[in-house]
Amino acid sequence: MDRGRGVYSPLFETKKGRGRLIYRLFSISLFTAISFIWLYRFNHIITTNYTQQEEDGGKLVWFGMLAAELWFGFYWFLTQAFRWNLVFRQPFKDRLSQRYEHMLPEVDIFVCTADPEIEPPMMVINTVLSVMAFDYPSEKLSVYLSDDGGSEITFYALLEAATFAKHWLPFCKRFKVEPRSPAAYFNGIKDTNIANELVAIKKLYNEMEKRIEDATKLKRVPQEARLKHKGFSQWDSYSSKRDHDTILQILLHKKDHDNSKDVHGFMLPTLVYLAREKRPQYHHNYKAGAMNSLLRVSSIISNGKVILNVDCDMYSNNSESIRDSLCYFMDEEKGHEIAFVQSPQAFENVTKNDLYASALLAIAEVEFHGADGCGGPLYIGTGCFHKRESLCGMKFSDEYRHNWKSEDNLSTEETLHELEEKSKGLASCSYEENTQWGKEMGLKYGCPVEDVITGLSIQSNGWKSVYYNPARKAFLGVAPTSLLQVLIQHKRWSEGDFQILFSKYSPAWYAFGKINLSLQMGYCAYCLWAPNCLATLFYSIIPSLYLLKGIPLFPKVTKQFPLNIDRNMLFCPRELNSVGKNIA
Ligand SMILES: O=c1ccn([C@@H]2O[C@H](COP(=O)(O)OP(=O)(O)O[C@H]3O[C@H](CO)[C@@H](O)[C@H](O)[C@H]3O)[C@@H](O)[C@H]2O)c(=O)[nH]1
Ligand SMILES: [Mn+2]
Repeated sequence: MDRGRGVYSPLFETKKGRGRLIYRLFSISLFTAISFIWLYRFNHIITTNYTQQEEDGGKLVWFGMLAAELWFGFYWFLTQAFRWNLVFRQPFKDRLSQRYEHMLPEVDIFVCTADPEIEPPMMVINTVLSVMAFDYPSEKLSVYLSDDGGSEITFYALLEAATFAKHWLPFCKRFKVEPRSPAAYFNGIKDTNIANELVAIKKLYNEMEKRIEDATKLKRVPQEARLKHKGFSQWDSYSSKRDHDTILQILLHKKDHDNSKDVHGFMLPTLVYLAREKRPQYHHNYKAGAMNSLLRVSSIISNGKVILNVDCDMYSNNSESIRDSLCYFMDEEKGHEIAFVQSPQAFENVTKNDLYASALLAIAEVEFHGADGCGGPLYIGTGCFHKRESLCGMKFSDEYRHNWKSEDNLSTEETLHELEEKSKGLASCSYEENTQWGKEMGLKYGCPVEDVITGLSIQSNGWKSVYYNPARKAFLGVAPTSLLQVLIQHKRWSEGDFQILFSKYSPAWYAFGKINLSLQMGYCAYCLWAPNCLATLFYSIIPSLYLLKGIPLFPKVTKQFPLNIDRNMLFCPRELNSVGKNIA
């Protein structure tokens, strides 16, 4: 196929952020101010004649202040990488449909869940239903639920969802429903002219909800359901969440066409339940382990060329997101170099005051656009579309061109049962022994933020990524709401990012020469988030204590210090975030 721009108009455009010049001037002025602070501190240390009494603590504290200010200045400098050059993307779905509607690729969707108590089965299946109902040819869509909790209740809920999907998907498509998570849709509905149909579908949903909630409360699957579906027998050999065989059930599949059609006789997406094998003597590697099992299992069931990964608490809020992301992947000129398309983590439960800044606004609305301008955003684990090849470890080469034509190398002879049995082997604990899985292939092991380190290694393999952040968010999730939850999450993220700095894939050295210097700097800023707390603690505690003792550590604004700048504002990254956001 001819890839020249002369032949095709692009499938997406990239625009530079407005107000760049103003931001850059602002940033330079800030740097000048920071330099003055350094100068003042140096000057004071060199020129002051300390008396013995002052030397006991006074000199030391000035050195401490200097160290903190040098650190803040350096850290601030790193953060500028993701503020300097913001870009905004716009896909053209109509062009995609015109050119490629008949050769759209297969897409595999991985939904991860791990604990039926923290992640209620009703929430999980709402996410599953929302992604099954994407505006995309159903025969090209496969949805996999990975259940690291190995819970019978979650399996039961998924069975119920498979039945409900037979009504829900045609309903969504007929009335162009948005969003397609039933719970979110029913919650947000106001006036409607489809009253009868709505009442009918809502009734089905409520009945299903009641059955699932009852089973969740009783922690027991109804006997009737158990007898009806052979899948439950797989729990016969189950000893605990940490010790069981692979449980795999293909619930909907074109090979089982009579059971896999909706109420109007159209084929539904493939739907698979997977609880990979767990044994106490094998490390399960958390979500990374689950994702790698999914990568292998899906490769023989559907082998989608594009993979979407969502956490179970993050439903699809826009039924066209697959098409959006394909505009990036399938663009004739630039598509071949793009490995993943990341959507922001947006949340539906943030309160107005957002006390703990759970909305991550500075990251989503500023920094990731800046990262995109440096070669691509980080992979943040959910709401991300990947090319299977790059996720599986393939290195980018300039000659590489993706063949989007479906070359179906999946076995057509096998029965569904044979396919299930074969797939189970791929999700066994021992499968990865002496292989590159978790190292060079798939998601990386050994890091609490498996997503960030995996994204970095993909970018170091030569690939680019894209950040797509439209006004209507592609996915909506649940943000932590209590202080404890926020602290746990931030501890994990900051620890994980810090670990990356010293890992094999450190952005400081491994990535050198492989990714843009500015992208490297941006990664380093995230990786240094944890140690930043030391300087912050020092800076926020010591000056106040010294003030109480009557010893000033800052110049008097009018006399010695030439600029009237609030120093706390200078060194407070959050303030900068909001300034940056306003300017962007
Ligand atoms: O052994 C495990 C542990 C977790 N999960 C799933 O992984 C996802 C993320 O875990 P969670 O505990 O919710 O972590 P968060 O801090 O909310 O997750 C963010 O941060 C993680 C690490 O950076 C990313 O993997 C996530 O995608 C991102 O949403 C959830 O769907 C879990 O069900 C598993 O499948 N298996
Ligand atoms: Mn989560």
